[in-house]
Amino acid sequence: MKDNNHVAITNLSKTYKKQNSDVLALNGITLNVSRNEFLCIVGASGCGKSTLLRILSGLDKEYNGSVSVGGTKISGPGLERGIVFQEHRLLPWLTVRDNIEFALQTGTQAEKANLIAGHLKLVGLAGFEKAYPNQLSGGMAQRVAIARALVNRPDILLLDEPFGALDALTRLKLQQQILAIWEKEKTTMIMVTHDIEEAVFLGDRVVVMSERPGTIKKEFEVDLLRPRNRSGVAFQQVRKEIYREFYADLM
Ligand SMILES: Nc1ncnc2c1ncn2[C@@H]1O[C@H](COP(=O)(O)OP(=O)(O)OP(=O)(O)O)[C@@H](O)[C@H]1O
Repeated sequence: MKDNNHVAITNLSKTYKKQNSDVLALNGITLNVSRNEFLCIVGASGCGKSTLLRILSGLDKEYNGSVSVGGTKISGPGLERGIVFQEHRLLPWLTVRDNIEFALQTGTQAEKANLIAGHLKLVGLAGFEKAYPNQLSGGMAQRVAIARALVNRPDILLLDEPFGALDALTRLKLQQQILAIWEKEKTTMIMVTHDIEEAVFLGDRVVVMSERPGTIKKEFEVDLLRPRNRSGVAFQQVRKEIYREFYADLM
């Protein structure tokens, strides 16, 4: 059965309290995400995208409105939600294996070893267990971060500009890889990106946020079969529509 409200955000607002003035970062966000959906969120710098992901991850609990997963209000970080940031955030003094094990919450040593090996294979890094983060390229380190975020088998993967710091070619490769993982694991994906083409390539739906205070400006269904052809007419048409919406305030 399709679960249209796997993630349900209703009238979410967030104000950062500052000494002299408060910053209204999000205002009246209402958004539902279906189970297994790949949702992309685009918006100008400072519009509150990371704030929204932090609230979904449970790292930020100070907000107004309601945010729930599977009908349960989010009250803090949970194993059913994994998160990947723009920087890999691996611990430099631990090997790849130990970085992933550090995140693993349950299991015997043998089960953990199996899970770690399985997830490294999933991200195409089988055999790199003993490497240290400084022996990996940026793309490889980010793949370890993805493996680490998936190792507790979350229902939802939150991705905060995960490919933003990578070169163009690595970025294209990791886009293919995250799609393959999504198709295999059926994880609900919520990805923030600055890159409209990336959003159209990956998303079932692309949400455009307004400038601060962040609101949902417009949603676009991306009704294109995968694998998507970036230079195809239909792809370019969707990209242009989103681009127009994205830059409407600036033109
Ligand atoms: N801890 C904080 N204290 C005060 N203000 C904050 C804090 N974190 C974020 N903000 C402000 O809230 C707004 C939204 O920030 P946020 O990082 O969520 O935006 P963003 O859309 O992710 O930006 P970017 O695309 O540049 O990463 C910004 O104006 C930012 O300055």
